[in-house]
Amino acid sequence: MTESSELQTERSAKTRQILGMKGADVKESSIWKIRLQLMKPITWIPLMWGILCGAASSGNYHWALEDVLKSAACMLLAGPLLTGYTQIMNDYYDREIDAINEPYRPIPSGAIPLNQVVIQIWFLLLSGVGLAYVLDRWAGHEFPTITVLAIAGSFLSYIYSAPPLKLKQNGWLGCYALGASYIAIPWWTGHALFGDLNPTIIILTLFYSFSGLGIAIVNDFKSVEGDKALGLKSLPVMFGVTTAAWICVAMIDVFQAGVAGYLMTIHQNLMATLLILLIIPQITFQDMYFLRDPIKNDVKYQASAQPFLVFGMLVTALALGHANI
Ligand SMILES: C/C(=C\COP(=O)(O)OP(=O)(O)O)CCC[C@H](C)CCC[C@H](C)CCCC(C)C
Repeated sequence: MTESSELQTERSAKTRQILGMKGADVKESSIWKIRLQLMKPITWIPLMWGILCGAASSGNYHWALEDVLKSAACMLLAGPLLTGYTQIMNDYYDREIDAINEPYRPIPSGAIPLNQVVIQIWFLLLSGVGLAYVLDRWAGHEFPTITVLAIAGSFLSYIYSAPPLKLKQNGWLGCYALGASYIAIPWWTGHALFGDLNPTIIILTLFYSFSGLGIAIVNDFKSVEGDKALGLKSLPVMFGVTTAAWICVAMIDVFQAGVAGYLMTIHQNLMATLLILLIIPQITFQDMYFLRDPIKNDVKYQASAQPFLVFGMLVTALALGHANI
């Protein structure tokens, strides 16, 4: 390896560490960088996007300083605080499995003492619930909707990762919990911050979350052998790789198409058409990459198709806001 490519590899490993991605630098000794790595910043983005969608669907978001500050505070809640809490807690409860499968992670490698991890979990959780309460007061809520969502979301992430329930062990439940956490819960939070969270928004986003379930299944193909050995009932383990890949794409496409159908019923035909146009490239990438070899092409598929799914969420949110739902 030349000196410049060595330097490049080292830089990329450092960036991966800051973002909490695979292939991170393991030599780093700064406790703050390790704390950030444990919070996996790369995973904050979808939840922060969900807040934006909720704000848009409320139909009540204005480009004024106060609304910008409110939404930024809410993104801080959904991303660094509560997703950060979720990720570090997940690594805490997975430390024994990770010691076998991914021993270079900060907890199994001993880069951070366990008591420091526990302190960080509590700090993030309590700061998150505290900020949720501040947001409720700021929004003038009589009922503390955002605080309740923050507590319920934190509880969901606890039962997702921790025994005895450990929802992640069950393919359907674990993937739906992930789908709803990435689509419905942050959407409700953003919507509640600027408007009234109503049953239509709740049901529609829970329906949309089935597409998120499909996205969550994509991540299970890389670990079929390990999951089988550990008794984890992921969909590829239960149905085999090919059938699970078809279930996965069917969930992603059918539920987005269902949302487009709903937009038509509320006369948002332009936005419904836009949403359908955004599903077409996803189907194309499913055919080009994912269905041909889900194990090899999972990451390539996610990187190519995800942007179309997330823009579809925003299109839907804008349509709902416009229709005053
Ligand atoms: C830890 C999570 C996914 C990773 O799981 P896994 O163990 O399969 O993968 P790796 O170990 O290989 O990384 C995410 C779990 C999400 C959870 C079900 C719920 C999240 C709740 C939100 C953070 C709540 C936000 C509420 C807010 C917007 C008021």
